[in-house]
Amino acid sequence: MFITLEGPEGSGKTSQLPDLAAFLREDGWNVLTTREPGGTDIGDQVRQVLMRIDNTAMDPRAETLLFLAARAQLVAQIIRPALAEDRVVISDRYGDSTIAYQGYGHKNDLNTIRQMLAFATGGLIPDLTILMDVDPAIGLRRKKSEGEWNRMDAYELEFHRRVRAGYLELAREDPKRWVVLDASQSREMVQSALRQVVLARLTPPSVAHNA
Ligand SMILES: Nc1ncnc2c1ncn2[C@@H]1O[C@H](COP(=O)(O)OP(=O)(O)OP(=O)(O)O)[C@@H](O)[C@H]1O
Ligand SMILES: Cc1cn([C@H]2C[C@H](O)[C@@H](COP(=O)(O)O)O2)c(=O)[nH]c1=O
Repeated sequence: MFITLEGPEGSGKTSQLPDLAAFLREDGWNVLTTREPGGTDIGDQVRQVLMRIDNTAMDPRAETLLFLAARAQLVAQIIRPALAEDRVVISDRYGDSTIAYQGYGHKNDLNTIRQMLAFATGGLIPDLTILMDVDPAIGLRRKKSEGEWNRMDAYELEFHRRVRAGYLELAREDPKRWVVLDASQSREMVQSALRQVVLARLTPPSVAHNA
């Protein structure tokens, strides 16, 4: 089972994931968590280039290719081997981030982005994607108040609004894979919703019914 958390800046993906994983492990699931960009030594080096606040000269196409390079490494080195061992892999961001940010955000051709994404991942698509939806003005305020500010955060608010709209469009297009959560709620409410959504997908209805 391959699960991804997606969403605009500051929606709570990174801070919610450890508690979600701990809860699932206590329930007996063999969980591996990872994040993007990063999750491998090579990917973490690429992440530094992408996130450095003073790398303002980066061209959107170079940016796209760097995100995809980090992902290709992560899929080959970590995600595919873990899935082959029947582990539950949960990634803090994955390919839909590229469609939302580099596609909708930068207004690049979506078909081209999808083709490059398929090349980078060998066509690996998540089983479940949770969109932690929040107004980017709220999410960016959360991040700024904590002093967590990177090159991507610094794009104008309109960019981040296009990203959010892109995510909502992706979720509308594929309701079987996507679940949208309201991430403007309290941390506790968001965590509880995450647990419910993931457990419902992990536990087949017949097992849940007999338990
Ligand atoms: N529900 C919430 N209410 C208030 N603050 C929150 C909530 N969830 C997360 N935060 C705070 O918002 C900030 C960003 O959270 P976090 O890093 O988990 O978001 P994120 O979705 O991973 O962001 P990004 O993808 O931009 O890194 C953190 O300071 C976190 O403590
Ligand atoms: C994978 C991926 C990420 N991004 C953006 C989204 C965020 O602004 C940063 C990652 O920071 P986080 O704190 O780890 O969430 O990168 C992107 O634009 N495209 C991508 O494919």
